[in-house]
Amino acid sequence: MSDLQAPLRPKRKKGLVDFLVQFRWIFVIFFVLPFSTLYYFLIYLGDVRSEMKSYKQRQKEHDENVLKVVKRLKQRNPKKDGLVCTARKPWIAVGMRNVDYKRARHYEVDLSAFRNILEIDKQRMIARVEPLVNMGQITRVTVPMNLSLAVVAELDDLTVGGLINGYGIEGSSHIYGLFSDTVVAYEIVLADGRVVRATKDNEYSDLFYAIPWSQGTLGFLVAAEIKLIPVKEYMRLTYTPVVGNLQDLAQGYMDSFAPRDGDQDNPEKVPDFVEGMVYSPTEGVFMTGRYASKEEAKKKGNKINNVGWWFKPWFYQHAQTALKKGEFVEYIPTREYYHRHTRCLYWEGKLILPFGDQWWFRFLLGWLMPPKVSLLKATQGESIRNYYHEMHVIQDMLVPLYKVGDALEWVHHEMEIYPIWLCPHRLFKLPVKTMVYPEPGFEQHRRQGDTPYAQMFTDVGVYYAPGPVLRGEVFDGAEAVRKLEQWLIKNHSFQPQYAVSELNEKDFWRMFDADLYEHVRRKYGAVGTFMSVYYKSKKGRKTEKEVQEAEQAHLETAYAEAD
Ligand SMILES: NC(=O)C1=CN([C@@H]2O[C@H](COP(=O)(O)OP(=O)(O)OC[C@H]3O[C@@H](n4cnc5c(N)ncnc54)[C@H](OP(=O)(O)O)[C@@H]3O)[C@@H](O)[C@H]2O)C=CC1
Ligand SMILES: C=C(/C=C/[C@@H](C)[C@H]1CC[C@H]2C3=CC=C4C[C@@H](O)CC[C@]4(C)[C@H]3CC[C@]12C)C(C)C
Repeated sequence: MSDLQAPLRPKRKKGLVDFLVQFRWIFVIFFVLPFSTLYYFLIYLGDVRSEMKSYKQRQKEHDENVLKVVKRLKQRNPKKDGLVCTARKPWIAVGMRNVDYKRARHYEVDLSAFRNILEIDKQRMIARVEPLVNMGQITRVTVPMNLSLAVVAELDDLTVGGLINGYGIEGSSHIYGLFSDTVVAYEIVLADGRVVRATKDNEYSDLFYAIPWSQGTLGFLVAAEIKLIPVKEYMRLTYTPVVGNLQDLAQGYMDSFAPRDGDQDNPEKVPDFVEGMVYSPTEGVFMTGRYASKEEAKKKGNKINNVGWWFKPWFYQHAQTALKKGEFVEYIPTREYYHRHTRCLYWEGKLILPFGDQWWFRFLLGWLMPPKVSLLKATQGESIRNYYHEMHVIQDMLVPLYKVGDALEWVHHEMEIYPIWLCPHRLFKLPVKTMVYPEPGFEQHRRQGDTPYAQMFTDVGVYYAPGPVLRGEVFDGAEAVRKLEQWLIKNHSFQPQYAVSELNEKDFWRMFDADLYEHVRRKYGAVGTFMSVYYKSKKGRKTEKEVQEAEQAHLETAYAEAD
């Protein structure tokens, strides 16, 4: 892109909702934060209760709960009841979309009891967990054992079920891929009530490969076996500042974890963790982490930083100091490192609580942070929700690594949002073409980060108020997302479905590959029972006519299949 200048835009008149957003902190401090703390505490007690049960007891309850799911599915009358989804309330889910399908006719199946860790198998290095186990809960159990899921998403509240049926990513994804790539087996309840265990090489391997990104539209996940890795007590983190234009920053980022000689599987050359933060069109800080023992961390001269303590500076601001003081290294306790973005919701916390990063607030009330996303969603009302769709961007662009520079330039031109989060992840070449897949023939180019078996991608995370909005200028959020989606389609890139999407059905299936998904939906009887993934991702309140059409379309397909 040659012209990096962002377009000039006219000024916008502020309305009531601008003030609601600006002064939301009052409500957040007096209501959301105290209730969030209480809510977190109750969840914590639930986790403790779960951990007090023997594994045998948890398995017994699991079997009983699976039977309840089967029974509920069998009770459904397809002629009268709506299409099936989980009973999880729209406001509880972490994602940004409005979950409109749960606000229209649907048939709910309650999975809320599935919140136990069923087994930590140190021999097989597998954690068998139920879908509502969340990231905070699992790291609390595994990290003290010097074990961890291979990919731990940063926000405590993200659930195994959501990360598998949607997508999940973390700074270790340049080695292990997306969250679902670390799963070795799924236990699924199919539309007809059969309970199957799908692995990559058993008779249900097609189902196994189709589950990620399917949004719970093939069956209900009731347990997953997930790969564990050995970890140490600390993360030795190096913060490297880079200055230059956006293409220079992209190159600096690539060089931080992808050796130019292509030796991508060499642990000497490739760090355990990577993350990049682009703070402006000319400044970025790239962080690389390696696990370190407590003996190493506590050696004289080493700096230990407990970033998880409530009074500590917010992580993204702390990282930014590398731009002033130059490269530095410190040791962070592993679990605190995993959840480093939880306390300030990346940098979204700054807009919700503008002084939340000040030292006096952190010391006095920092322990109440973060506001629970679900309580923010439950109390935001329609106007603030729409404001976030129209005047704010929360999107991820999953782009091939070599296109990161172009993506950064595009975001600058269209949205001017900073900071931008960069997190690499592999897309593996699988025996079948899944909904997201590497570029055909990528192996021939031998680009930085690629291996013969996986193409390196990057999540370009674009979350914040765009420059024009901060300057009080006109901005059309829906149009910006529409353009972003077209850019993604043109550049073999993907948009996670937790975000608000403007895609029409045709474009949705230009972005994602439909073949395996459609095949598996028909083969396992999901058509006519579960909603389709596009119906779930589609933005906007569903009219009765649309709901009827969706139900009818499914029924017609199902009957045609049966005939
Ligand atoms: N670091 C990261 O990786 C981050 C990821 N995210 C995204 O946030 C999203 C929200 O997470 P979360 O609140 O945990 O999940 P959600 O409750 O939003 O679930 C996401 C989707 O998965 C489906 N699903 C969840 N559990 C099951 C199950 N047991 N069986 C079948 N389908 C299921 C849901 O179906 P239904 O609609 O029927 O409930 C929904 O379509 C994730 O999808 C993730 O991609 C967000 C922030 C960070
Ligand atoms: C995808 C990633 C991280 C994303 C987070 C930054 C966002 C995920 C969900 C977002 C939010 C949900 C609902 C909200 C309610 C609103 O009233 C305010 C905003 C927000 C709290 C919003 C903030 C950003 C998220 C937490 C990974 C891959 C980095």
